[in-house]
Amino acid sequence: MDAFFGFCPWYVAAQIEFLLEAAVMAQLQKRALQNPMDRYLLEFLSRTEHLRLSDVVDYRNYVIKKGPFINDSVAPDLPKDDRKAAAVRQVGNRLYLEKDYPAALEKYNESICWAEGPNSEHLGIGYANRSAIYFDMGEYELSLANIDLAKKHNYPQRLMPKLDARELNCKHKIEGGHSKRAKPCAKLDINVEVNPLRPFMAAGIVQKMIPGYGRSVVAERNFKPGDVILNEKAMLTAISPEVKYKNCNHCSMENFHSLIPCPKCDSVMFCSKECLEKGLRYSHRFECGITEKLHHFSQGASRVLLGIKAFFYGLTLFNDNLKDMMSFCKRNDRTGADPFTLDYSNYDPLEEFKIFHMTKLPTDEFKHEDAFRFYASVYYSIYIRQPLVRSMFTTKAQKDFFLRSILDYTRIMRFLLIEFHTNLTSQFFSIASVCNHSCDPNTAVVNYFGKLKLIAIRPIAIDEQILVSYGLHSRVHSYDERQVACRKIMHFKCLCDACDERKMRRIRAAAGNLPAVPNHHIVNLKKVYDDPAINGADKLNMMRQFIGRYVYAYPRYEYVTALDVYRELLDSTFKEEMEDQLRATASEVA
Ligand SMILES: C[S@@+](CC[C@H](N)C(=O)[O-])C[C@H]1O[C@@H](n2cnc3c(N)ncnc32)[C@H](O)[C@@H]1O
Repeated sequence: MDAFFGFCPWYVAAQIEFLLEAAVMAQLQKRALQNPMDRYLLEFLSRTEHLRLSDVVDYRNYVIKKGPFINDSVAPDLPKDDRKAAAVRQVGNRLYLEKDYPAALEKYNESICWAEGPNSEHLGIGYANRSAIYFDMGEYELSLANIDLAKKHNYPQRLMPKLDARELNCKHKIEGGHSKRAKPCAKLDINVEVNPLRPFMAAGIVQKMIPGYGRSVVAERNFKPGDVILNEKAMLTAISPEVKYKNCNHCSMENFHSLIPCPKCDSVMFCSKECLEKGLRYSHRFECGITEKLHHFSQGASRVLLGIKAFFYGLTLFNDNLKDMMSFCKRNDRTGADPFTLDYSNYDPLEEFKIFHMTKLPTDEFKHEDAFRFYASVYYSIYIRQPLVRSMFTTKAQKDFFLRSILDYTRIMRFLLIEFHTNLTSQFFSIASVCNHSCDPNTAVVNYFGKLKLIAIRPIAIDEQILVSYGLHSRVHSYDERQVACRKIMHFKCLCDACDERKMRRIRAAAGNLPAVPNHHIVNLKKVYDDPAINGADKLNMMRQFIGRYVYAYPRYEYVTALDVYRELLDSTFKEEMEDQLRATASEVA
């Protein structure tokens, strides 16, 4: 159970309720030894009994006077440095010789970040070294893209013949059909009629209010297993500092580690020029120069960072007009909102942001607010020293608005995230975030760094809720585990059918009388599934047919086991589809 939650700030927040329980306290202290955010929180809580649940402004004033002081002596933001680039690359070279490719790529990325400016040969050598790894991995499109980057960034002439030879080899490999792209790749495209205003989702799904659940996604038509209902791109994403040399700071994509650095600092990277431009515009310009201080405080905290990013994203969409943003927010606090009313065919990100801002939170949310107020105060104290931020927030009203917005958006993000057990990258989806949780949902969610698809895995009838699992599943977690996690971490009592003991007893009893799935079909399914010669699209098709044909057998053991396999297959199919897209993009760039 504990490993499942890992370093989850919400978990820490929930634990505060038990501060007096020695065992839990000891556990928290043990974790806090490794995680600065937890350590600072524990220290703060032990000193500030008098502040408990007072206004966030009191928390902020306390933090500014008494710390934690996260300054240059704790986490310096150092200038780019060619010597450092060379030293880190040497570490990468050792890892490369040991064939630890992911670790070597991360070190090359760090080296690339340290390289001084676009004309430093260390930049070119870093890209070239990455291209060698991609060649060894059989990722020829990525190798070519990195050779191109090396040539554009002052790769030394004396080494050029080696790079030219690798370029030629890559081209030969691709022409000879050895590219991973040569293998057919299954796609999870939307396979039902789409909504003309929201072409990334099926027609016939709407938002409705359901007592106990609040906003809910409801079907206005029947869906069958295998129907792809939603194909959504995240409005915002955030990454934890642990993956700063691995994932794009703007869209969170891993992109096989093929990233480019921020031109000014050595702390963040982006997966493309487009993401670099957007990342700088929407968030990084507010943190460039203080990133290491933010990182020092933010390990495992991508969700908290997502809330803060939301504020700067909104401010940018208001064209940096703080007055306009303040007056909009004042007029529209918690008024409730329906993202299903947005016209995405004429996409206006400001309208989408406004809907996000208006999210109505249940009144009993955030009983455990100490941690949130503390986090908001510490982030405020770091950001307010950044020159651009300092110049924008000068009056008391503006500063308080900034502080309260960080707190508000952190709360909203906590409420709206539909998965709660990963901390290294977090994504916010306007539409999918309206889906409620079930421990035995009628859809499967596949999510690949900010791209999400929702696929029906059971028949969904008109007026039925479209439900997803936030990470708890009755096939994996016991009833008690689910109840505790829902209450303590997600802060709601789960109303799903799988948590209704009486209903489940009835369903299980009825399952005994259902006709079994014929054994020869199960044997055949397994044979096809295990056959490496059969391609992914055919396997997916066969699974989809099987799930649809024997739908009557739910929840018999053999059928729900097949559903587990189907979910796994959807996951791996989506990963392959996305990786294929990344290779295609790399080959366009090269
Ligand atoms: C990601 S939001 C889903 C949309 C939300 N219903 C709304 O009104 O915006 C998660 C919140 O929905 C509610 N919720 C989701 N699944 C639930 C469930 N199985 N039982 C009760 N409430 C649930 C809880 O309030 C939870 O904090």
